[in-house]
Amino acid sequence: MVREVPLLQARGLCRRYGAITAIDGVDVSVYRGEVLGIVGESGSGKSTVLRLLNLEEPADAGTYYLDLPGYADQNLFTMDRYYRRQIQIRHIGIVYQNPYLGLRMRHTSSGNVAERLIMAGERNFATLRQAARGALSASEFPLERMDDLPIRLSGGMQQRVQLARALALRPMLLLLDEPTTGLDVSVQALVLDTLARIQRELQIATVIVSHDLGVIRALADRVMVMRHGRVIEHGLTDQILEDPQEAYTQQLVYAKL
Ligand SMILES: Nc1ncnc2c1ncn2[C@@H]1O[C@H](COP(=O)(O)OP(=O)(O)OP(=O)(O)O)[C@@H](O)[C@H]1O
Repeated sequence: MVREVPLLQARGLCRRYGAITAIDGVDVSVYRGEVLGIVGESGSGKSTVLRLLNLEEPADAGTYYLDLPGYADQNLFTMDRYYRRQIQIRHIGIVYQNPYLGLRMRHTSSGNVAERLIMAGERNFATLRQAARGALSASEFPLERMDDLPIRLSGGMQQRVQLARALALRPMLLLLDEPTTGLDVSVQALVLDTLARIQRELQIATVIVSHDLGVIRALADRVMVMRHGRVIEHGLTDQILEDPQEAYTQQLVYAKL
């Protein structure tokens, strides 16, 4: 029997900041086309997991494999910095809660998207412009605003620019860190619709961190519950949200009802 290999396989992730152990022995796997949700209280280590998966920071321990041609057998944490950067640019997209982390506020919105392609070596102005327009349109960004600075846009529009930038190079892995937190409920619903549609169309492997179980329910196939830097419960979204086993997860779920 042929078994599908997960796109992402990370084992035993650990990260310390001085005396603080942010995460300790976290395993993550995600298949192509699958959405993994990570929930947990503030400070439980959710964003740290995403930063490690985005190769933004080194892990203190653990292994990280992406099933990419030519790289499948390489632990990304021990790879040369140049190749790590190439993988980050070409194969991983990220959307942060805070648009200031994900966007350059002094570049136009189209420039923010084009920058991603420039990083990958594209130099032709017409191609860059066309690709930026395509990515912004796919993210349902109003194209008449594509030459505005992000600072002049609404929160929902800024998240759409981040999404377009993240997806401009058609990455294999999409990381979403509280992508709709702080948006109006109606805007949040529209951005979630866009995320769900793109996810379906591109069949991209996605990890979403959110404290909002409504967001997790709308997008995630599987859920990992984190507490004090460890995974305490893990399963299909319906199973975790309808029938949580751990007392902490029960608290998390019932507090939201
Ligand atoms: N750069 C850093 N320096 C020192 N401590 C950090 C740093 N980044 C994270 N931490 C600590 O690591 C722990 C986990 O933080 P992390 O941001 O991953 O949690 P989180 O679950 O994403 O929280 P939130 O939901 O509030 O964003 C916290 O105790 C946090 O203070």
